[in-house]
Amino acid sequence: LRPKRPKNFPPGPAPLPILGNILHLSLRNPLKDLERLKKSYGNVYSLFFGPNPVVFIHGVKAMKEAMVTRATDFAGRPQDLFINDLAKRKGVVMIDHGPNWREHRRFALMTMRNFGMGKRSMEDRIHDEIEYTMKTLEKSIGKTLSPQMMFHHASSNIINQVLYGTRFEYDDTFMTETIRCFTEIAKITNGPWAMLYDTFPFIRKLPLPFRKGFENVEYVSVKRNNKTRVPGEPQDLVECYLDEMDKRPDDPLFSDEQLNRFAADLHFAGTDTTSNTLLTGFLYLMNYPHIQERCQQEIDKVLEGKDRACFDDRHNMPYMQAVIHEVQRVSNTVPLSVFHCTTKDTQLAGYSIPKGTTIIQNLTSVHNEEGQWKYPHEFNPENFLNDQGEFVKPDAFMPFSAGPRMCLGEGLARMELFLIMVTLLRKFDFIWPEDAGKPDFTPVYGITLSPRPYRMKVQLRSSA
Ligand code: HEM
Repeated sequence: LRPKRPKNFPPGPAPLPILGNILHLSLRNPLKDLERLKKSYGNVYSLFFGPNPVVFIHGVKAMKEAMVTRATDFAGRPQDLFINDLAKRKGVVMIDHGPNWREHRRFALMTMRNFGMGKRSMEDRIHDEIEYTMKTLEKSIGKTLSPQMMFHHASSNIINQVLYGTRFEYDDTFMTETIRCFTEIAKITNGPWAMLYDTFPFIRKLPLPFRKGFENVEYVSVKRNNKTRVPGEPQDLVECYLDEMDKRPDDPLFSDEQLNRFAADLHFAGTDTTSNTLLTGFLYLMNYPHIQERCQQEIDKVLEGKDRACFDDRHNMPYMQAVIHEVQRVSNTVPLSVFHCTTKDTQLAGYSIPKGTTIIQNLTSVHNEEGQWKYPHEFNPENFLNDQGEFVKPDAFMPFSAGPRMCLGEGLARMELFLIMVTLLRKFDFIWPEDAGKPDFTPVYGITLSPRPYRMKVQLRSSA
Protein backbone atom coordinates (compact mmCIF):
# COMPACT_ATOMS: atom_id res chain seq x y z
CA LEU A 1 0.00 0.00 0.00
CA ARG A 2 2.99 2.30 0.34
CA PRO A 3 3.59 3.88 -3.09
CA LYS A 4 7.10 3.58 -4.54
CA ARG A 5 9.00 6.03 -6.73
CA PRO A 6 9.93 4.61 -10.15
CA LYS A 7 13.63 4.25 -10.98
CA ASN A 8 15.54 7.56 -11.33
CA PHE A 9 12.36 9.48 -10.44
CA PRO A 10 12.74 12.94 -8.81
CA PRO A 11 13.36 12.58 -5.06
CA GLY A 12 11.02 13.54 -2.23
CA PRO A 13 9.90 12.61 1.27
CA ALA A 14 8.83 9.03 2.03
CA PRO A 15 5.10 8.55 1.39
CA LEU A 16 2.66 7.01 3.87
CA PRO A 17 0.52 4.02 2.86
CA ILE A 18 -2.77 5.13 1.18
CA LEU A 19 -2.31 8.83 2.00
CA GLY A 20 0.96 9.34 0.18
CA ASN A 21 2.42 12.76 1.07
CA ILE A 22 -0.75 14.79 1.47
CA LEU A 23 0.16 15.46 5.10
CA HIS A 24 3.31 17.21 3.89
CA LEU A 25 1.22 20.05 2.45
CA SER A 26 -1.09 22.56 4.06
CA LEU A 27 -4.20 22.40 1.90
CA ARG A 28 -5.03 25.97 2.90
CA ASN A 29 -1.81 27.33 1.43
CA PRO A 30 0.89 24.91 0.30
CA LEU A 31 3.28 27.58 -1.08
CA LYS A 32 5.49 27.73 2.04
CA ASP A 33 5.65 23.92 2.23
CA LEU A 34 6.74 23.76 -1.40
CA GLU A 35 9.54 26.24 -0.74
CA ARG A 36 10.67 24.13 2.24
CA LEU A 37 10.63 20.93 0.15
CA LYS A 38 12.66 22.65 -2.56
CA LYS A 39 15.34 23.48 0.01
CA SER A 40 15.61 19.77 0.90
CA TYR A 41 15.21 18.13 -2.54
CA GLY A 42 16.18 20.74 -5.17
CA ASN A 43 14.27 22.34 -8.04
CA VAL A 44 12.64 19.13 -9.27
CA TYR A 45 11.13 16.83 -6.64
CA SER A 46 8.10 14.60 -6.19
CA LEU A 47 5.25 13.93 -3.78
CA PHE A 48 2.48 11.35 -3.79
CA PHE A 49 -1.18 12.44 -3.73
CA GLY A 50 -2.58 9.15 -2.45
CA PRO A 51 -1.02 6.53 -4.75
CA ASN A 52 -0.33 9.04 -7.57
CA PRO A 53 3.11 10.58 -8.08
CA VAL A 54 3.29 14.31 -8.79
CA VAL A 55 6.42 16.18 -9.90
CA PHE A 56 6.98 19.79 -8.83
CA ILE A 57 9.13 22.17 -10.87
CA HIS A 58 10.82 25.25 -9.38
CA GLY A 59 13.09 27.89 -10.88
CA VAL A 60 13.44 29.25 -14.39
CA LYS A 61 16.03 26.71 -15.62
CA ALA A 62 13.99 23.57 -14.96
CA MET A 63 10.77 25.36 -15.97
CA LYS A 64 12.18 26.27 -19.40
CA GLU A 65 13.64 22.81 -19.91
CA ALA A 66 10.22 21.25 -19.30
CA MET A 67 7.83 23.74 -20.89
CA VAL A 68 9.93 25.08 -23.79
CA THR A 69 12.71 22.60 -24.64
CA ARG A 70 10.68 19.44 -24.08
CA ALA A 71 7.46 21.29 -24.85
CA THR A 72 5.18 18.52 -26.19
CA ASP A 73 6.39 15.99 -23.60
CA PHE A 74 4.96 18.23 -20.87
CA ALA A 75 1.90 19.60 -22.71
CA GLY A 76 -0.74 17.16 -21.43
CA ARG A 77 -3.28 17.72 -18.67
CA PRO A 78 -4.13 15.14 -15.99
CA GLN A 79 -7.47 13.50 -16.80
CA ASP A 80 -8.60 11.93 -13.55
CA LEU A 81 -9.25 14.95 -11.37
CA PHE A 82 -12.39 16.52 -9.92
CA ILE A 83 -11.99 19.40 -12.39
CA ASN A 84 -12.00 16.98 -15.38
CA ASP A 85 -15.26 15.41 -14.25
CA LEU A 86 -16.68 18.87 -13.68
CA ALA A 87 -15.81 19.97 -17.23
CA LYS A 88 -16.89 16.60 -18.69
CA ARG A 89 -13.54 16.48 -20.50
CA LYS A 90 -14.63 19.32 -22.78
CA GLY A 91 -13.64 22.99 -23.16
CA VAL A 92 -9.99 23.88 -23.63
CA VAL A 93 -8.22 24.51 -20.33
CA MET A 94 -8.28 20.97 -18.94
CA ILE A 95 -8.51 18.85 -22.06
CA ASP A 96 -5.57 16.66 -22.87
CA HIS A 97 -2.97 17.31 -25.52
CA GLY A 98 -4.45 16.11 -28.84
CA PRO A 99 -6.60 17.20 -31.80
CA ASN A 100 -9.53 18.53 -29.73
CA TRP A 101 -7.28 20.80 -27.65
CA ARG A 102 -5.21 21.85 -30.67
CA GLU A 103 -8.26 22.78 -32.78
CA HIS A 104 -9.93 24.75 -30.00
CA ARG A 105 -6.78 26.57 -28.99
CA ARG A 106 -6.08 27.50 -32.61
CA PHE A 107 -9.68 28.62 -33.10
CA ALA A 108 -9.63 30.83 -29.97
CA LEU A 109 -6.28 32.42 -30.81
CA MET A 110 -7.21 33.09 -34.44
CA THR A 111 -10.62 34.50 -33.59
CA MET A 112 -9.32 36.80 -30.88
CA ARG A 113 -6.32 37.90 -32.93
CA ASN A 114 -8.08 38.62 -36.20
CA PHE A 115 -11.28 39.88 -34.62
CA GLY A 116 -13.33 37.95 -37.13
CA MET A 117 -16.07 39.43 -35.00
CA GLY A 118 -17.71 42.37 -36.68
CA LYS A 119 -16.44 45.94 -36.88
CA ARG A 120 -15.63 46.64 -33.26
CA SER A 121 -12.00 46.00 -32.36
CA MET A 122 -10.87 44.42 -29.15
CA GLU A 123 -9.69 47.86 -28.00
CA ASP A 124 -13.18 49.29 -28.57
CA ARG A 125 -14.69 46.50 -26.53
CA ILE A 126 -12.29 47.17 -23.65
CA HIS A 127 -12.79 50.94 -23.79
CA ASP A 128 -16.59 50.49 -23.73
CA GLU A 129 -16.29 48.70 -20.43
CA ILE A 130 -13.78 51.19 -19.01
CA GLU A 131 -16.50 53.85 -19.40
CA TYR A 132 -18.56 51.99 -16.80
CA THR A 133 -15.59 51.65 -14.46
CA MET A 134 -14.99 55.41 -14.77
CA LYS A 135 -18.63 56.12 -13.93
CA THR A 136 -18.37 53.94 -10.83
CA LEU A 137 -15.25 55.82 -9.74
CA GLU A 138 -16.75 59.23 -10.50
CA LYS A 139 -19.61 58.47 -8.12
CA SER A 140 -17.05 57.93 -5.36
CA ILE A 141 -14.91 61.02 -5.81
CA GLY A 142 -13.65 62.26 -2.45
CA LYS A 143 -14.95 59.10 -0.80
CA THR A 144 -13.63 55.58 -0.39
CA LEU A 145 -14.83 52.52 -2.25
CA SER A 146 -14.17 48.84 -2.26
CA PRO A 147 -12.85 48.03 -5.76
CA GLN A 148 -13.21 44.22 -5.70
CA MET A 149 -16.54 43.93 -7.48
CA MET A 150 -15.77 46.83 -9.81
CA PHE A 151 -12.68 45.14 -11.27
CA HIS A 152 -14.31 41.73 -11.24
CA HIS A 153 -17.28 43.00 -13.23
CA ALA A 154 -15.03 44.91 -15.62
CA SER A 155 -12.94 41.84 -16.55
CA SER A 156 -15.99 39.62 -16.68
CA ASN A 157 -17.78 42.04 -18.99
CA ILE A 158 -14.77 42.35 -21.31
CA ILE A 159 -14.91 38.58 -21.81
CA ASN A 160 -18.68 38.87 -22.26
CA GLN A 161 -18.06 41.43 -24.99
CA VAL A 162 -15.69 39.01 -26.71
CA LEU A 163 -17.94 35.96 -26.30
CA TYR A 164 -21.40 37.44 -26.75
CA GLY A 165 -20.80 40.94 -28.12
CA THR A 166 -22.64 42.35 -25.13
CA ARG A 167 -22.11 43.39 -21.55
CA PHE A 168 -24.33 42.74 -18.57
CA GLU A 169 -25.45 45.18 -15.91
CA TYR A 170 -23.73 44.51 -12.60
CA ASP A 171 -27.01 43.31 -11.06
CA ASP A 172 -28.10 41.16 -14.06
CA THR A 173 -29.01 37.66 -12.86
CA PHE A 174 -26.72 36.00 -15.42
CA MET A 175 -23.82 38.12 -14.14
CA THR A 176 -24.45 37.62 -10.43
CA GLU A 177 -25.22 33.90 -10.76
CA THR A 178 -22.21 33.24 -13.01
CA ILE A 179 -19.92 34.99 -10.54
CA ARG A 180 -21.46 33.06 -7.64
CA CYS A 181 -21.04 29.74 -9.47
CA PHE A 182 -17.46 30.45 -10.55
CA THR A 183 -16.48 31.53 -7.04
CA GLU A 184 -17.98 28.41 -5.52
CA ILE A 185 -16.43 26.12 -8.16
CA ALA A 186 -13.00 27.73 -7.58
CA LYS A 187 -13.36 27.31 -3.83
CA ILE A 188 -14.31 23.63 -4.06
CA THR A 189 -11.69 22.85 -6.71
CA ASN A 190 -9.02 24.39 -4.57
CA GLY A 191 -10.18 22.96 -1.26
CA PRO A 192 -9.82 19.71 0.68
CA TRP A 193 -12.92 18.05 -0.83
CA ALA A 194 -11.51 18.12 -4.36
CA MET A 195 -8.19 16.82 -3.02
CA LEU A 196 -10.04 13.89 -1.37
CA TYR A 197 -12.02 13.32 -4.59
CA ASP A 198 -8.78 13.16 -6.58
CA THR A 199 -7.00 10.92 -4.10
CA PHE A 200 -9.75 8.42 -3.21
CA PRO A 201 -11.88 7.53 -6.29
CA PHE A 202 -14.25 5.36 -4.21
CA ILE A 203 -15.82 8.47 -2.57
CA ARG A 204 -16.72 10.14 -5.89
CA LYS A 205 -20.36 9.01 -6.03
CA LEU A 206 -21.07 9.86 -2.38
CA PRO A 207 -23.25 12.88 -1.55
CA LEU A 208 -20.34 14.97 -0.25
CA PRO A 209 -19.84 18.76 -0.58
CA PHE A 210 -18.04 18.46 -3.94
CA ARG A 211 -21.46 17.66 -5.53
CA LYS A 212 -22.31 21.37 -5.30
CA GLY A 213 -19.62 21.98 -7.96
CA PHE A 214 -21.52 19.78 -10.44
CA GLU A 215 -24.76 21.71 -9.83
CA ASN A 216 -23.02 25.04 -10.40
CA VAL A 217 -21.32 23.98 -13.59
CA GLU A 218 -24.70 23.20 -15.17
CA TYR A 219 -25.70 26.81 -14.67
CA VAL A 220 -22.69 28.33 -16.37
CA SER A 221 -23.55 27.86 -20.02
CA VAL A 222 -23.67 29.96 -23.11
CA LYS A 223 -25.84 33.07 -23.05
CA ARG A 224 -26.66 32.96 -26.71
CA ASN A 225 -28.74 35.45 -28.57
CA ASN A 226 -29.81 33.52 -31.67
CA LYS A 227 -32.27 36.14 -32.82
CA THR A 228 -29.65 38.56 -34.09
CA ARG A 229 -27.29 36.02 -35.63
CA VAL A 230 -26.70 36.22 -39.37
CA PRO A 231 -24.73 33.14 -40.46
CA GLY A 232 -21.47 34.16 -42.15
CA GLU A 233 -21.48 37.59 -40.46
CA PRO A 234 -20.32 36.77 -36.94
CA GLN A 235 -20.29 39.56 -34.36
CA ASP A 236 -18.63 37.72 -31.52
CA LEU A 237 -16.69 34.60 -30.64
CA VAL A 238 -19.75 32.43 -30.04
CA GLU A 239 -21.14 33.35 -33.46
CA CYS A 240 -17.74 32.55 -35.02
CA TYR A 241 -17.99 29.16 -33.34
CA LEU A 242 -21.49 28.57 -34.72
CA ASP A 243 -20.20 29.43 -38.21
CA GLU A 244 -17.36 26.98 -37.68
CA MET A 245 -19.94 24.32 -36.74
CA ASP A 246 -21.83 25.06 -39.97
CA LYS A 247 -18.60 24.64 -41.93
CA ARG A 248 -17.87 21.23 -40.40
CA PRO A 249 -21.24 19.53 -39.92
CA ASP A 250 -19.68 16.10 -39.52
CA ASP A 251 -16.85 17.08 -37.19
CA PRO A 252 -17.65 15.85 -33.66
CA LEU A 253 -14.96 18.17 -32.20
CA PHE A 254 -17.13 21.25 -32.78
CA SER A 255 -20.45 20.71 -31.02
CA ASP A 256 -23.01 22.52 -28.87
CA GLU A 257 -21.79 20.88 -25.71
CA GLN A 258 -18.18 21.65 -26.52
CA LEU A 259 -19.15 25.29 -27.17
CA ASN A 260 -20.78 25.52 -23.74
CA ARG A 261 -17.68 24.32 -21.91
CA PHE A 262 -15.34 26.31 -24.18
CA ALA A 263 -17.14 29.59 -23.50
CA ALA A 264 -17.30 28.84 -19.77
CA ASP A 265 -13.54 28.09 -19.79
CA LEU A 266 -12.67 31.39 -21.44
CA HIS A 267 -14.97 33.27 -19.08
CA PHE A 268 -13.58 31.54 -15.98
CA ALA A 269 -9.92 31.75 -17.06
CA GLY A 270 -10.19 35.41 -18.00
CA THR A 271 -12.05 36.92 -15.07
CA ASP A 272 -10.37 36.37 -11.68
CA THR A 273 -6.91 36.40 -13.24
CA THR A 274 -7.22 39.88 -14.72
CA SER A 275 -9.24 41.38 -11.88
CA ASN A 276 -6.89 40.11 -9.15
CA THR A 277 -3.92 41.51 -11.06
CA LEU A 278 -5.66 44.90 -11.27
CA LEU A 279 -6.53 44.80 -7.57
CA THR A 280 -2.92 44.06 -6.67
CA GLY A 281 -1.74 46.81 -9.01
CA PHE A 282 -3.85 49.50 -7.39
CA LEU A 283 -2.98 48.27 -3.89
CA TYR A 284 0.72 48.83 -4.67
CA LEU A 285 0.23 52.08 -6.58
CA MET A 286 -1.65 53.62 -3.65
CA ASN A 287 1.11 52.63 -1.28
CA TYR A 288 3.94 53.73 -3.58
CA PRO A 289 2.58 57.17 -4.53
CA HIS A 290 5.87 58.27 -6.11
CA ILE A 291 5.54 55.38 -8.61
CA GLN A 292 1.90 56.30 -9.30
CA GLU A 293 2.95 59.89 -9.93
CA ARG A 294 5.74 58.91 -12.31
CA CYS A 295 3.27 56.78 -14.30
CA GLN A 296 0.90 59.75 -14.52
CA GLN A 297 3.65 62.06 -15.77
CA GLU A 298 4.53 59.61 -18.52
CA ILE A 299 0.87 59.09 -19.44
CA ASP A 300 0.21 62.86 -19.60
CA LYS A 301 3.20 63.38 -21.87
CA VAL A 302 2.47 60.56 -24.30
CA LEU A 303 -1.31 61.08 -24.47
CA GLU A 304 -1.23 64.90 -24.72
CA GLY A 305 -3.97 66.00 -27.10
CA LYS A 306 -5.32 62.47 -27.54
CA ASP A 307 -8.84 61.36 -26.61
CA ARG A 308 -7.88 58.00 -25.32
CA ALA A 309 -5.00 55.55 -24.99
CA CYS A 310 -4.44 52.83 -27.54
CA PHE A 311 -2.43 49.67 -26.98
CA ASP A 312 0.34 50.84 -29.34
CA ASP A 313 1.05 53.74 -26.96
CA ARG A 314 2.82 51.23 -24.74
CA HIS A 315 5.87 51.46 -26.98
CA ASN A 316 6.30 55.08 -25.86
CA MET A 317 5.69 54.32 -22.19
CA PRO A 318 8.63 52.26 -20.88
CA TYR A 319 7.98 53.21 -17.26
CA MET A 320 4.27 52.28 -17.39
CA GLN A 321 5.21 49.00 -19.08
CA ALA A 322 7.74 48.30 -16.33
CA VAL A 323 5.14 49.04 -13.66
CA ILE A 324 2.52 46.76 -15.22
CA HIS A 325 5.03 43.92 -15.55
CA GLU A 326 6.24 44.46 -11.99
CA VAL A 327 2.61 44.34 -10.85
CA GLN A 328 2.23 41.01 -12.64
CA ARG A 329 5.45 39.69 -11.10
CA VAL A 330 4.45 40.52 -7.53
CA SER A 331 0.80 39.55 -8.08
CA ASN A 332 1.95 36.08 -9.14
CA THR A 333 -1.72 35.59 -9.94
CA VAL A 334 -1.76 31.88 -10.86
CA PRO A 335 0.88 30.59 -8.42
CA LEU A 336 0.83 26.92 -9.43
CA SER A 337 -0.23 27.51 -13.05
CA VAL A 338 -2.67 24.85 -14.34
CA PHE A 339 -1.56 21.27 -13.71
CA HIS A 340 0.27 19.62 -16.61
CA CYS A 341 0.87 15.96 -17.40
CA THR A 342 3.58 14.18 -19.37
CA THR A 343 2.46 12.90 -22.76
CA LYS A 344 5.30 10.32 -23.03
CA ASP A 345 8.21 8.91 -21.01
CA THR A 346 10.62 11.81 -20.72
CA GLN A 347 13.52 13.39 -18.83
CA LEU A 348 13.88 16.50 -16.71
CA ALA A 349 17.01 17.76 -14.94
CA GLY A 350 18.52 14.30 -15.43
CA TYR A 351 15.56 12.46 -13.86
CA SER A 352 13.26 10.03 -15.69
CA ILE A 353 9.56 10.84 -15.67
CA PRO A 354 7.08 8.29 -17.04
CA LYS A 355 4.17 9.18 -19.36
CA GLY A 356 1.03 10.22 -17.48
CA THR A 357 2.79 11.86 -14.49
CA THR A 358 1.13 14.99 -13.11
CA ILE A 359 3.39 18.05 -13.25
CA ILE A 360 2.94 21.14 -11.08
CA GLN A 361 4.81 24.31 -12.05
CA ASN A 362 5.64 26.56 -9.13
CA LEU A 363 5.54 29.95 -10.89
CA THR A 364 6.05 31.69 -7.52
CA SER A 365 9.54 30.24 -7.38
CA VAL A 366 10.41 31.85 -10.70
CA HIS A 367 8.94 35.25 -9.90
CA ASN A 368 11.12 35.76 -6.85
CA GLU A 369 14.11 33.65 -7.80
CA GLU A 370 17.37 35.14 -6.59
CA GLY A 371 19.83 35.81 -9.41
CA GLN A 372 17.02 36.43 -11.92
CA TRP A 373 15.84 39.82 -10.64
CA LYS A 374 17.56 43.01 -9.52
CA TYR A 375 15.12 43.25 -6.61
CA PRO A 376 13.46 39.82 -6.20
CA HIS A 377 11.80 40.59 -2.87
CA GLU A 378 10.48 44.13 -3.28
CA PHE A 379 8.03 46.00 -5.50
CA ASN A 380 10.35 47.85 -7.84
CA PRO A 381 9.73 48.66 -11.53
CA GLU A 382 13.52 48.82 -11.96
CA ASN A 383 13.28 45.03 -12.34
CA PHE A 384 12.08 45.76 -15.88
CA LEU A 385 14.23 48.79 -16.80
CA ASN A 386 17.80 48.86 -18.05
CA ASP A 387 20.39 51.56 -17.29
CA GLN A 388 19.04 53.70 -20.15
CA GLY A 389 15.51 53.57 -18.69
CA GLU A 390 14.33 51.26 -21.50
CA PHE A 391 11.82 48.51 -20.87
CA VAL A 392 13.32 44.99 -20.79
CA LYS A 393 11.61 41.70 -20.00
CA PRO A 394 13.78 39.17 -18.11
CA ASP A 395 13.48 35.49 -19.02
CA ALA A 396 12.05 34.69 -15.61
CA PHE A 397 8.87 36.71 -16.27
CA MET A 398 6.26 33.96 -16.71
CA PRO A 399 2.90 34.92 -15.23
CA PHE A 400 1.28 33.34 -18.30
CA SER A 401 3.54 30.27 -18.06
CA ALA A 402 5.51 29.18 -21.15
CA GLY A 403 5.41 26.64 -23.97
CA PRO A 404 2.49 25.18 -25.94
CA ARG A 405 0.01 25.37 -23.04
CA MET A 406 0.80 28.94 -22.06
CA CYS A 407 -2.14 31.25 -21.45
CA LEU A 408 -4.06 31.78 -24.66
CA GLY A 409 -5.59 34.98 -23.29
CA GLU A 410 -2.20 36.66 -22.83
CA GLY A 411 -2.80 39.15 -25.64
CA LEU A 412 -6.21 40.15 -24.34
CA ALA A 413 -5.04 40.30 -20.71
CA ARG A 414 -2.08 42.54 -21.53
CA MET A 415 -4.29 44.86 -23.53
CA GLU A 416 -6.80 45.04 -20.67
CA LEU A 417 -4.17 45.73 -18.02
CA PHE A 418 -2.58 48.47 -20.11
CA LEU A 419 -5.75 50.25 -21.25
CA ILE A 420 -7.48 50.06 -17.86
CA MET A 421 -4.51 51.17 -15.79
CA VAL A 422 -3.49 53.98 -18.16
CA THR A 423 -7.03 55.31 -18.57
CA LEU A 424 -7.79 55.31 -14.85
CA LEU A 425 -4.43 56.78 -13.81
CA ARG A 426 -4.83 59.54 -16.38
CA LYS A 427 -8.05 60.72 -14.79
CA PHE A 428 -7.83 59.84 -11.09
CA ASP A 429 -5.47 59.82 -8.13
CA PHE A 430 -5.76 56.68 -6.04
CA ILE A 431 -5.04 57.22 -2.37
CA TRP A 432 -4.63 54.79 0.51
CA PRO A 433 -7.27 55.97 3.05
CA GLU A 434 -5.84 57.68 6.15
CA ASP A 435 -7.78 55.38 8.47
CA ALA A 436 -6.87 52.13 6.62
CA GLY A 437 -3.84 51.35 8.77
CA LYS A 438 -0.76 49.61 7.42
CA PRO A 439 -1.38 47.79 4.13
CA ASP A 440 -1.16 44.00 4.18
CA PHE A 441 0.42 42.82 0.94
CA THR A 442 0.16 39.11 1.79
CA PRO A 443 -2.26 37.58 -0.73
CA VAL A 444 -5.10 35.17 -0.02
CA TYR A 445 -4.25 31.75 -1.49
CA GLY A 446 -6.52 30.18 -4.14
CA ILE A 447 -6.35 28.98 -7.74
CA THR A 448 -5.60 32.65 -8.21
CA LEU A 449 -3.95 34.76 -5.52
CA SER A 450 -6.02 37.77 -4.52
CA PRO A 451 -5.15 40.74 -2.31
CA ARG A 452 -6.97 40.99 1.01
CA PRO A 453 -10.09 43.18 0.60
CA TYR A 454 -9.21 46.86 0.86
CA ARG A 455 -10.76 50.26 0.24
CA MET A 456 -9.41 52.96 -2.03
CA LYS A 457 -9.91 56.73 -1.96
CA VAL A 458 -10.43 58.40 -5.33
CA GLN A 459 -9.73 62.02 -6.32
CA LEU A 460 -10.14 63.64 -9.69
CA ARG A 461 -6.68 64.69 -10.86
CA SER A 462 -6.24 68.44 -11.08
CA SER A 463 -5.01 68.09 -14.69
CA ALA A 464 -7.91 65.77 -15.74
C1 HEM B 1 -3.50 38.55 -15.99
C2 HEM B 1 -4.31 37.68 -16.54
C3 HEM B 1 -4.00 36.22 -16.77
C4 HEM B 1 -3.03 35.41 -16.23
C5 HEM B 1 -1.97 35.78 -15.20
C6 HEM B 1 -3.20 34.09 -16.81
C7 HEM B 1 -2.40 33.00 -16.51
C8 HEM B 1 -2.56 31.74 -17.06
C9 HEM B 1 -1.74 30.59 -16.74
C10 HEM B 1 -0.58 30.59 -15.77
C11 HEM B 1 -2.20 29.55 -17.46
C12 HEM B 1 -1.69 28.10 -17.43
C13 HEM B 1 -0.71 27.86 -18.54
C14 HEM B 1 -0.12 26.48 -18.50
O1 HEM B 1 -0.82 25.52 -18.20
O2 HEM B 1 1.09 26.33 -18.76
C15 HEM B 1 -3.32 30.02 -18.25
C16 HEM B 1 -4.04 29.24 -19.14
C17 HEM B 1 -5.12 29.71 -19.84
N1 HEM B 1 -5.63 30.98 -19.86
FE1 HEM B 1 -4.88 32.56 -18.85
N2 HEM B 1 -4.25 34.13 -17.67
C18 HEM B 1 -4.77 35.40 -17.69
C19 HEM B 1 -5.82 35.87 -18.46
C20 HEM B 1 -6.55 35.11 -19.34
C21 HEM B 1 -7.62 35.60 -20.18
C22 HEM B 1 -8.10 37.06 -20.25
C23 HEM B 1 -8.14 34.53 -20.85
C24 HEM B 1 -9.30 34.51 -21.82
C25 HEM B 1 -9.31 34.79 -23.00
C26 HEM B 1 -7.35 33.37 -20.47
C27 HEM B 1 -7.53 32.09 -20.97
C28 HEM B 1 -6.72 31.00 -20.68
C29 HEM B 1 -6.92 29.68 -21.25
C30 HEM B 1 -8.04 29.26 -22.20
C31 HEM B 1 -5.90 28.86 -20.74
C32 HEM B 1 -5.64 27.38 -21.07
C33 HEM B 1 -4.69 27.26 -22.25
C34 HEM B 1 -4.44 25.82 -22.69
O3 HEM B 1 -4.63 24.91 -21.89
O4 HEM B 1 -4.02 25.63 -23.83
N3 HEM B 1 -6.41 33.76 -19.56
N4 HEM B 1 -3.51 31.37 -17.99
